[in-house]
Amino acid sequence: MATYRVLVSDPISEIGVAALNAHPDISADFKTGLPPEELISIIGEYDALVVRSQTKVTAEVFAAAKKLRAVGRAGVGVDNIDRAAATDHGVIVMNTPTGNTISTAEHAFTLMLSTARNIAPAHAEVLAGNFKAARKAYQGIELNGKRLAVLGMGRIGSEFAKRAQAFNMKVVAYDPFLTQSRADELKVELAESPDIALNGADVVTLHVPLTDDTKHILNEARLASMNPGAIVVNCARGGLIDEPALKAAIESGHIAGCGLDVFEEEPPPADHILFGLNKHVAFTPHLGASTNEAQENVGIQVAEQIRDFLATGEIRNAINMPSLDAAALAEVGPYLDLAGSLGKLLAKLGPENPDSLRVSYHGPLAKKDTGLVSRKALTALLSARRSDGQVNIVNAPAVAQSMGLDLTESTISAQTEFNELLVAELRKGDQRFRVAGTIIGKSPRIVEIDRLFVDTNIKGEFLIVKNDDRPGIVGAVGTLLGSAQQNIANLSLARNKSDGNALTVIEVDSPLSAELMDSIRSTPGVLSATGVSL
Ligand SMILES: NC(=O)c1ccc[n+]([C@@H]2O[C@H](COP(=O)([O-])OP(=O)(O)OC[C@H]3O[C@@H](n4cnc5c(N)ncnc54)[C@H](O)[C@@H]3O)[C@@H](O)[C@H]2O)c1
Ligand SMILES: O=C(O)[C@H](O)COP(=O)(O)O
Repeated sequence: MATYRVLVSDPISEIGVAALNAHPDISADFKTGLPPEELISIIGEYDALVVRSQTKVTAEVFAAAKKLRAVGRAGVGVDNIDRAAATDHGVIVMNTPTGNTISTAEHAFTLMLSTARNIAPAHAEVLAGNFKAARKAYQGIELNGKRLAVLGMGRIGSEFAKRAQAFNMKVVAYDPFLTQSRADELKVELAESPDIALNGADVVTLHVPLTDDTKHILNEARLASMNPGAIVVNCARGGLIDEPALKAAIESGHIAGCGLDVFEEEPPPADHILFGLNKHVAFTPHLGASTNEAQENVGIQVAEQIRDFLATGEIRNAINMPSLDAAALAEVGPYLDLAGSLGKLLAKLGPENPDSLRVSYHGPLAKKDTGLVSRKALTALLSARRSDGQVNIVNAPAVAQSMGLDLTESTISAQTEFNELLVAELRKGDQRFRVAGTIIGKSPRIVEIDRLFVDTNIKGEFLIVKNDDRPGIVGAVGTLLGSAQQNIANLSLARNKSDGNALTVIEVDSPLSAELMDSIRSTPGVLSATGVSL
């Protein structure tokens, strides 16, 4: 029986499914076209789900997905996945951002050419025997020298722009993340707003994700600001265009035509408002990524990402948490374990209801990819303090936020007494409580508790005693442990000369009973005693 079950609910390449099944601990079921209620009824059996754009992974699906740890999207757009619900349920969402870039850029470009030269309607007329009439009806436009507006200058938008430049088009781009230097490198004019990009454009092509901000980004006013006879191309998402406004603009003759691969509702109804236009249009059924090459790329990529995540914890192309590839995992893996132990220690020893958890990285560690290390400390802290078992590394920041706990991070390049140091500190008002650790050789060690130097393992059962710094107390505690048949595996002592207190960290072989803890706490000179399982 395989350890992990993966459901593939949209068609992905056979090589991808085979890559999943080739792993001895994974078994993949290929069930496409599931009605929503059937998906909900079976999703509870699966550890991971692989989709393309047609499966809707809704909040109801996540609520029923008790074992689910990851959703892999074989493609780019994740608007069919309820990302907030995924994060709330602690499920990682990954996509495969690069596998279909070229295919989609080529498809969008094809739609632009088809629309400019009326390929689709002219083809239909030829088949219908109207050769001569079609020669008169379908006079097209040249693209040479025309002004092209690209909304969304990411991977696909940039590839489209390169091809347009080969056709001698003048490219203007709007993308809130496009810098002037990148625009210069791509040899495109940078527009400060979609309005500026579209004003006077002869062609617009859309390459932005569908979000609340981009819905209907191409609206009536922006269509009206384009040059008469302009063309609209959309190979991103249907919801980016106000379809009734586009219909009106084409009917008025202001917009010459459109090439669309995507529709606001998919599949579109047979009487879709744009289908009745007897104009210069080209429609395809969301085929942008449907090439042999793209499907092989994204199928293999998603399968490998899901396989590696389930088998090793490696995270690539996650969209709801920081990624950690194999090289980074090897480098910071021991710090992830250390952070987990520091978080648990803070949960036991630090103040209740803290305002913030501050994680700082010292020395060369400050330059490493530590995005997940702080999350690990936070997850361990919250999991130890909450009994509902609902906190994990994906949803920990959201849970912390809902509790009013801030996570802050700092990097300090200067070295401490240790080459590298990881410090986790709970803050509540003026109160501070910090613990720290480092890697010695290849072993993570806890080296500081409440500003006192100690040296202990990061895993095991511990007794942490704060006591008056005078002779006999550690001995008395040791005697109590011995009479309870508790073997001492390791002992670390630290003293604070300024307040006359000492800290004793004793590693024992098994958890300490409540009776033994009571006896230790009532030993004269013991100020506090805490049993901790790390
Ligand atoms: N038709 C298809 O089969 C098909 C295939 C692949 C991708 N897509 C769609 O294409 C979109 C783009 O894919 P990509 O690989 O280029 O993604 P990408 O992330 O590389 O690029 C998207 C770009 O949009 C920009 N952006 C975000 N919000 C914006 C806004 N409000 N205005 C302007 N730009 C904005 C981003 O900064 C980014 O540069 C995807 O989100 C997906 O929906 C469709
Ligand atoms: O966002 C994407 O990658 C495309 O829309 C492709 O969607 P598909 O995998 O359903 O073809």
